[in-house]
This record gives sequence, structure tokens and C-alpha cells, in this order.
Amino acid sequence: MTVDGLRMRYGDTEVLHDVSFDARPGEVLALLGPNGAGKSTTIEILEGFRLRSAGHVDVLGVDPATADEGWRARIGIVLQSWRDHGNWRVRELLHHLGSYYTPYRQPWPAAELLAAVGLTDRAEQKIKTLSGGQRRRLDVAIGIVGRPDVLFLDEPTTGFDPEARSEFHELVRGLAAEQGTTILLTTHDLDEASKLAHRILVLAAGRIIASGTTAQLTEVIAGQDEVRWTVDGRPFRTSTPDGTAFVRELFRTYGDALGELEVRRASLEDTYLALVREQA
Ligand SMILES: Nc1ncnc2c1ncn2[C@@H]1O[C@H](COP(=O)(O)OP(=O)(O)OP(=O)(O)O)[C@@H](O)[C@H]1O
Repeated sequence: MTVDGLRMRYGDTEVLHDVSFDARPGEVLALLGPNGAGKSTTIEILEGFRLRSAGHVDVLGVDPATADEGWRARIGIVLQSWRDHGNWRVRELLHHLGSYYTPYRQPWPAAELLAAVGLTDRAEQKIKTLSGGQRRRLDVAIGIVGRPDVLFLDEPTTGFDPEARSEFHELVRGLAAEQGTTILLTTHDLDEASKLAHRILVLAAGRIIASGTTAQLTEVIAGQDEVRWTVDGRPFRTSTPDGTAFVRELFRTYGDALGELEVRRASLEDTYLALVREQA
């Protein structure tokens, strides 16, 4: 997948300015950014749902703006919750949607898919009777039923409980590692981005302001380690590039008078907030 110099205008307002990135097969990319940054717009252009104003976009060797059904069958999309078909039963809907793919590729058998998203015991339930989190799992199942080569996930785990979230992460990692699926997800959950993504792109006000692994992004901030300590009960704190060396010096200086020592590495959240504030 390649995006080069992508621009998007709504009327007179340009909301994407020169966005460029790429993704390899089997790579998981997370798109982070504040509300209104342009994440959904970017994803919708890559899915072929929105026509860009300028720039070059290539998904599986094809321009999404002119792509055909055969291309569409290779793309998986998890958008907002599936609100239709409330009277359908879970297995029945997955089986039905899978059948659309058979001219192009072998869909995921409903029983296996249900097990993969943890809905086996809901297979015969009507969709309108599912809980919010169960529905979201079904959305994910619908997105991957055609065994996509590229999968787009727009805030996929909103409403998941911690266990469902962790199972979902395992599923996504498995799709990328075992099936070579390229995955682009948007999320507001920094912990999720850091756990799931090989690479994170930070989009702010329509521009990519940083990209890299969690470790690379975290290095962007100077003075990474925050050290807090007390001497004879009096509290102190400082930021330092090398927490370990600083703590060694503290012990040498204060010995037994030192107490309540705490060292904290800059987190992805610290980095993200610093980047976004700098941009604003
Ligand atoms: N159909 C539209 N017409 C006009 N402006 C739009 C349209 N869709 C989005 N926008 C504007 O484009 C900008 C980017 O919106 P977009 O939905 O892509 O952001 P986002 O990063 O996905 O935000 P969120 O995190 O809130 O989902 C926003 O300023 C939004 O108001």
C-alpha cells in the first residue's frame, strides 16, 4: 500500500495536506490523532469510498478510485457497527456474506470465523439481541469473512471489555503474521496502538507529524526519564535522559536518607501529547 502526496478538500477547506506513507504485506499500521485530524477521511479514500482531491494512492497495485469488484473482494473493512439485519441470526449472516466472495476467493467458514472472534455460543442468536461488544465482534467477523489481503479497522475495539480486547489483539496479530494481511487501524487507545502496531503514524490537522515504532516515537522527546525521590521525607523530582545513572548518583550522595524512589520512562502517551500540542 502506498500513499503519496495525498490531499483532500471538503469545499474550500483542505483537511489532508500532503499525506504520504506506505505499508508492507503483513504489516500492522496504527493511525493516531486527535478528533478531526483526518483519520477516517484517509481510510475512506484508501477503501475507495471517497474521491481524493490530489495525490497518488495504490492499494494492492490498484487505485481505489477506479477499483473493481475483484479488488473489493480482497479488501476487508470494519466500520461502524452493523445496524441492519437485526432479525438475521449470527451464523446465517456470516454464511450469507461469505457467499458473496465465492466467485473470487474461498471465504472463512462461518464456524471457524465465529470461534476466531469468540461468538461461537451466539451463533444462533438474532443480531438485534447481541450486546454492544458482541456486535462489535460481529463487525470484525464481517470485515474478515472474505480473508482480506488488506484490512481497514476504524476504531475496532470501542466497547470491548478487556478480555475481548486482548482476544481481538491476538486475532489481529495472527492475521498479520500468519495470513500476511496488511492492517491499517485507527484508534484513540495508545496502549492498543503500542501493543498491536509495527508502526504508528501520528496525524494532526491533516498532516503526518511523526511516524515510527513506539520506541522510536518515545525517543523523540528529550529528557525521557522522570525521577521522583525523597530525602529525609522531603520530595524531589527531575527529568533526565539517563535515569539509571541519575539514581546511582542519588544513592552515592544520600545513602540511607533516600526514600520513595520512583523512575518513570516517557510513555507513548507523553510523546503523543507532546507532539500534538507542539503541532497545535
Ligand atoms: N463530509 C464532510 N464534509 C465536510 N467536512 C468533513 C466531512 N467529513 C469530514 N469532514 C471534516 O474533515 C476533517 C477530518 O475529519 P475526519 O472524520 O477524517 O477526522 P478523524 O481524524 O477521523 O476524527 P475522529 O477521531 O473524530 O473520528 C474534520 O475537520 C471534519 O470536520
